[in-house]
Amino acid sequence: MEQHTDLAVATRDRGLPHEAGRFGPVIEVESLDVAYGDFTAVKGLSFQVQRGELYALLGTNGAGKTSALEVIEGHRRASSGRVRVFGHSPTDRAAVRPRMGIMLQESGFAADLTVAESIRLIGRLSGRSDTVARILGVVDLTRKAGTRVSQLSGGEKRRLDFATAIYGRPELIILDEPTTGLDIQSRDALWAAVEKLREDGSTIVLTTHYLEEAQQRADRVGVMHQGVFRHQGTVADLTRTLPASIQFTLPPGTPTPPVPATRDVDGRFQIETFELQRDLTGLLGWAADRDVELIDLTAAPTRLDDVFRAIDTDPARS
Ligand SMILES: Nc1ncnc2c1ncn2[C@@H]1O[C@H](COP(=O)(O)OP(=O)(O)OP(=O)(O)O)[C@@H](O)[C@H]1O
Repeated sequence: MEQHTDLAVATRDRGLPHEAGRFGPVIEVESLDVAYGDFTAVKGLSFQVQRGELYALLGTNGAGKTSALEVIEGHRRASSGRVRVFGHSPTDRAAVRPRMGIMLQESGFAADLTVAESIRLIGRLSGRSDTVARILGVVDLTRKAGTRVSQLSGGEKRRLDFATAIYGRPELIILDEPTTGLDIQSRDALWAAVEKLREDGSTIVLTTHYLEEAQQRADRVGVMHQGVFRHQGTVADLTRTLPASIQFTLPPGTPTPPVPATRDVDGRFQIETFELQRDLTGLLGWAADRDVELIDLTAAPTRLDDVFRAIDTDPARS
């Protein structure tokens, strides 16, 4: 049985789900630099995360996502710049930590504690109220409650990490690559739990290399490369900057199609377009009028993957 009593009041105060921005930013990052010796991993990063938002911090390997998150989590000091979480410095642990749940990229549980003991310990440290039984149920580890952490599989450890981040339904939850190493059922279960937390008013910040997850779930994304943002906005804002693609093959002897198209070495036509519906309609009408078969026709909207590929094919900006 879930305990909702004072949490229900707390979540009402936080606002209804998906009412992002209604009560101002939860995270404010201004001109953040993170340096390791002579190397500056994060360079002048600025962004805000509004209450109730799901913000995905994306980027290439080594872009600086974890470094930036560590400052927001209060685990690392900024080299310069200003970071506020709930209006406080992230190093003000007493003000921030009870309101923030964190899932790190690498877990730091004591190997000889059991699953239930680990959750109880982290839960107690968080200062939030919840029950171990509820959390075990959410992450489907009830049968592993008495198992030592050292005996868990990689995916089970990841679920335990998630469990400790969501203990007590924190207002802000930071998830660093939460689904890495999880099978599809566990990923679906994790996302279902995240959606439920959002319904209860939580703000979520996450990093992931599974771009389709960000595309599907995030209200806004920031795409980092070499310490700076290359893009920020909604997924639609980002994908709008690149053309969609129509591909097909024509039977031998067919006249050239009506929409400008390129041909690859196998003779497959490709149309890149910002007007997918218009050009697809034109192509289908042309094919129907001439009774032409468009062999293996595909029409794909632009995806975040395409935005990422465009980063690395743009060396002038690297
Ligand atoms: N403690 C450290 N000392 C020196 N350099 C570091 C340290 N931690 C990270 N770096 C460097 O800073 C850069 C950013 O690392 P960071 O882990 O923040 O990137 P990331 O975007 O999270 O990468 P990934 O997607 O690969 O996990 C990398 O070049 C990394 O090698």
